[in-house]
Amino acid sequence: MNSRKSVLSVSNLSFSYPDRYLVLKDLNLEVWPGERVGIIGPNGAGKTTFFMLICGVLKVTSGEIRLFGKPVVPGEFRPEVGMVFQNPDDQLFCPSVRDDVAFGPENLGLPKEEVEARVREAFAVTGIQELGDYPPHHLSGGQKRMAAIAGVLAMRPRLVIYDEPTSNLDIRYRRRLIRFLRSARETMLIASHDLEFILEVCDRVILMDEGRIVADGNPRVIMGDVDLMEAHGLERPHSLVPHVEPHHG
Ligand SMILES: Nc1ncnc2c1ncn2[C@@H]1O[C@H](COP(=O)(O)OP(=O)(O)OP(=O)(O)O)[C@@H](O)[C@H]1O
Repeated sequence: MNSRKSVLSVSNLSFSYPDRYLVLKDLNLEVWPGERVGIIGPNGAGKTTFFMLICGVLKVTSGEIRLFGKPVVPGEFRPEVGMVFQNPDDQLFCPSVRDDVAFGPENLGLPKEEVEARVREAFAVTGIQELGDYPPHHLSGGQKRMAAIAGVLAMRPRLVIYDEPTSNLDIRYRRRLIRFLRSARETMLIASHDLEFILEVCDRVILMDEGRIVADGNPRVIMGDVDLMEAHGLERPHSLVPHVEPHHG
């Protein structure tokens, strides 16, 4: 029995969109402080739907989700949880990057100096100090991703949810994101099809398929299991293929 307080507690969660079959089926899950949990699975497994339920955007059909011990109520704002969307354009809508990053803290009604301090801090950790005056639509894909992350971090969330954070990133920005996530202190849930990325960042992985959790545990063990991965439409990451010594003879 773990005596620490769980960040996320999901019990018997099922969900269907109106008039549709069940998209999530009886999920059970505990996430603990500081964990970096990768969520992998084929297209349509239910990853994004799961995130929308955690954030209270969708309402559970049955079961319960608790965040920091308190049930998620649809529509209720929980500043301790931040979500970085798959498409940064869904998140950036102000005339400048600075305004975008300040938007959340301003809406919390924080004093001006506190808003400025949070913006400075979010810029510093994401390394986008020089982009404050830019209009977001002038940024590259990688810069937009970091700006969207800065906007979420300015809320000082304790759980951050990332949906496909490496999509549209070039190698340099992908590397920068890996470094950033490995050094970040918040608890994280990260859905991605980029399995090498998950392997580098996460200390735990959850494999979902057809709305169920089919495996939950050590990333190298789960992703290194060829039969398991292939049974769920995935491939073992290349870096986990056993290295065969050349035969000299
Ligand atoms: N708004 C919606 N209305 C009805 N069905 C939906 C809606 N959004 C998603 N679905 C269905 O729910 C299922 C799960 O979709 P979801 O987007 O959660 O999967 P995912 O694991 O995030 O997939 P991907 O890896 O492609 O992003 C799919 O069958 C999808 O068609």
